Amino acid sequence: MSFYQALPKVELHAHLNTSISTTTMEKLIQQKPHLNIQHNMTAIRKGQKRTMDECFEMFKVIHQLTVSIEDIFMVAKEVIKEFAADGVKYLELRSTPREESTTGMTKKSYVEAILEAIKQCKREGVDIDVKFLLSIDRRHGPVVAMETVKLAEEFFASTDGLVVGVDLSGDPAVEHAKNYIAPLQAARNIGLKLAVHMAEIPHQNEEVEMFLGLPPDRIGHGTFLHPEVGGSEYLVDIIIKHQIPIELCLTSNLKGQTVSSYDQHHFKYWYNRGHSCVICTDGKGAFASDLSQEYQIAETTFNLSKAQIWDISYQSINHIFAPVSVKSDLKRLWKDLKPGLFNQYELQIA
Ligand SMILES: CNc1ncnc2c1ncn2[C@@H]1O[C@H](COP(=O)(O)O)[C@@H](O)[C@H]1O
Ligand SMILES: [Zn+2]
Repeated sequence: MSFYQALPKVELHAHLNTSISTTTMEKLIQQKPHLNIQHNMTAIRKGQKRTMDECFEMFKVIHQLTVSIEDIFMVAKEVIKEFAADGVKYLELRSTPREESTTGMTKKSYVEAILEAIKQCKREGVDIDVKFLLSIDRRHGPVVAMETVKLAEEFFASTDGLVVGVDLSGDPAVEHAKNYIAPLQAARNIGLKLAVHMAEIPHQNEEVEMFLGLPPDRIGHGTFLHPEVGGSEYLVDIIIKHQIPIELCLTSNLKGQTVSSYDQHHFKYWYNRGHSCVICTDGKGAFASDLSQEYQIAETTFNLSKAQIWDISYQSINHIFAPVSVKSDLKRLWKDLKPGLFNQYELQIA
């Protein structure tokens, strides 16, 4: 096991359907041979790249393979176990509730299947704490967004802390932020936390400013926020003033070509400003990575020390959506694990 796998980690930006591993994907492909889907249609392998449009086409292909509650339950369980095996101790999984007339899957049963997978992993003793965010897909418009918030509210009330928030995601090139402010505000009023994909593509300063007015509890990607890439000092100031953590997904951005190389990744900008950065995978299946690999890439690309890597992981605990008691438990766990880990890899404890 590498240092990065042994490092306890939290994963805060993982879409269920883009987190499906090669092994699980092969099972799904075999179960549905009539679809004639090849694995290279569901993942971007090492050295390959796609445009953002191609990424969203790829997600549609993946969705064809997960159409029943059995599929959803199975992929959720596998994804959770894989994160646990990679040393993730706390995971916030997110997914867009989907209905499917051919199988009778409803949005409600979709969410229930994921929550059941989370509970079953817990009963089986899988060493990971998992929470769930309902995703709003910005392709589907404000009416569906409000329905998703209502559904989130029901589960928020009935699941004793499993559902912690909502996410706004989907193709950033479609629809406009203004349509999603009201649903996001409604979610906030219920007590749900907000994770918002923002500035994933350039020239969206106006909608970014609107989102920041909420403000969200965490920002997804934030690739084009700072002045050097067409954002602005004004936007940066708001983010710093509100201390809004940013979920950074290095390989996803590289393979989706919104960032030209690892060393050009905006991790550098935000980290050097001392701003809260959380390293995440986005979709460990579709982008063919895992969280330990993302930490390793951050270390080598930005010349970080193992102590700095440890701190990024430890500080990420502050940005989880679960309550303070969960944060304290995780911090205690990290502190318990640190001496053994640093000893094993012959590192100095700062
Ligand atoms: C690459 N950057 C990204 N930007 C925006 N949204 C993304 C995304 N990657 C994934 N999604 C969102 O997550 C869905 C797939 O997982 P779920 O079916 O919800 O589990 C996609 O359809 C899209 O809405
Ligand atoms: Zn995402």
